[in-house]
Amino acid sequence: RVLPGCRLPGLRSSRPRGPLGARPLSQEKRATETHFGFETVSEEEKGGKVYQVFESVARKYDVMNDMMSLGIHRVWKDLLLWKMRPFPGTQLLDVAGGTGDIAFRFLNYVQAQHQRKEKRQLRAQQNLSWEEIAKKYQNEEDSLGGSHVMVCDINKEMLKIGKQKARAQGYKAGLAWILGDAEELPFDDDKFDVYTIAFGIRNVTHIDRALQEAHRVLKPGGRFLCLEFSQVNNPLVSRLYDVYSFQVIPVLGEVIAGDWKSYQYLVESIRQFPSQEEFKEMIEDAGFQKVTYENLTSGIVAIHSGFKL
Ligand SMILES: COc1cc(O)cc(C/C=C(\C)CC/C=C(\C)CC/C=C(\C)CC/C=C(\C)CC/C=C(\C)CC/C=C(\C)CC/C=C(\C)CC/C=C(\C)CC/C=C(\C)CCC=C(C)C)c1O
Ligand SMILES: C[S@@+](CC[C@H](N)C(=O)[O-])C[C@H]1O[C@@H](n2cnc3c(N)ncnc32)[C@H](O)[C@@H]1O
Repeated sequence: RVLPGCRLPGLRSSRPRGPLGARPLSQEKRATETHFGFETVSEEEKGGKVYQVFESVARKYDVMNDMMSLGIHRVWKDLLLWKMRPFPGTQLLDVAGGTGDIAFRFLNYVQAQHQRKEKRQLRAQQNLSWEEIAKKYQNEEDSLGGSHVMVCDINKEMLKIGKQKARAQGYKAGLAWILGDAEELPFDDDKFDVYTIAFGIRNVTHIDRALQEAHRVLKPGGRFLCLEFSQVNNPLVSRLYDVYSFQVIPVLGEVIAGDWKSYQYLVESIRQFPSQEEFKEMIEDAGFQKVTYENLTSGIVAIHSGFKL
């Protein structure tokens, strides 16, 4: 097993130890190293560097995603929601939720679902007055059937843009924004029905701690869902993908966001992330059961799912 959050070659817990079982000093020191893209940094440094990346890209984040992916990221996020199939009253925690894409999709989904249910009920009770019908549609909280989403992110700038988007697009009820670290969530145990993390876990220093926290805050029976870049399983797509990632993405980052480095970090961090099978094992190690994954777009991204049973 690889050390928490660390995939550097040679940094395994089974490494040879010095006399009396203690690790030689140089190894102890190296054991706190991790990666930031292709760069080797100390674990203490990584969080700050990741913070700077998202502070820097926050304003251009949404436009960059549409440009870089030609809108495909929207389809991947929709698929995450369709996989979740939230029920009326679902309490969702969206960690590393950034500018709110998953939260807004969740609210749209539960609202549409609730409206369909209301319509069915109204058809069944045709003798309701117009006032009674209007009342049913007036209460915003009611229109979500009790569902609620909390967006939790470590970055103030990303949350700021998310809140602005929510105001502009009219999302208010059933939505809260919380500043917090995936590795140390500011929530009690057994609180949520679903935990999502989309394009977030790759940036976390200790992935195993984040997974343990996900397990802790979910109710028994709750579901973990992760949308993340993964390993491409088609050699031709893989070649094109590499060219596009390394030759095009940083250029787009520079031209659109004036930020080559952050977009170089993006493509490098994708290469450092565990494969579908390795990540599945990590999720199981955190205590989740019935862990599965589904590849999207030839494995460019994957959705992992697990249950706290
Ligand atoms: C700082 O950290 C971050 C910043 C962010 O803004 C976002 C994130 C997190 C990410 C998201 C929220 C998701 C949205 C962002 C992305 C998808 C960007 C990352 C992109 C890649 C890693 C590359 C792969 C991209 C895609 C599969 C999306 C679709 C793109 C295309 C089909 C490319 C089309 C482009 C052109 C035709 C322009 C010309 C390109 C060339 C001359 C280079 C040669 C390339 C090709 C011939 C095509 C490339 C082909 C592929 C990529 C394979 C596609 C295969 C299939 C669709 C089957 C964050 O952490
Ligand atoms: C690529 S964005 C994803 C945003 C959103 N989930 C989406 O799909 O568009 C990654 C997010 O992870 C957040 N993040 C990075 N490390 C984190 C941590 N330790 N705890 C919480 N959020 C973190 C960043 O601030 C950023 O907003």
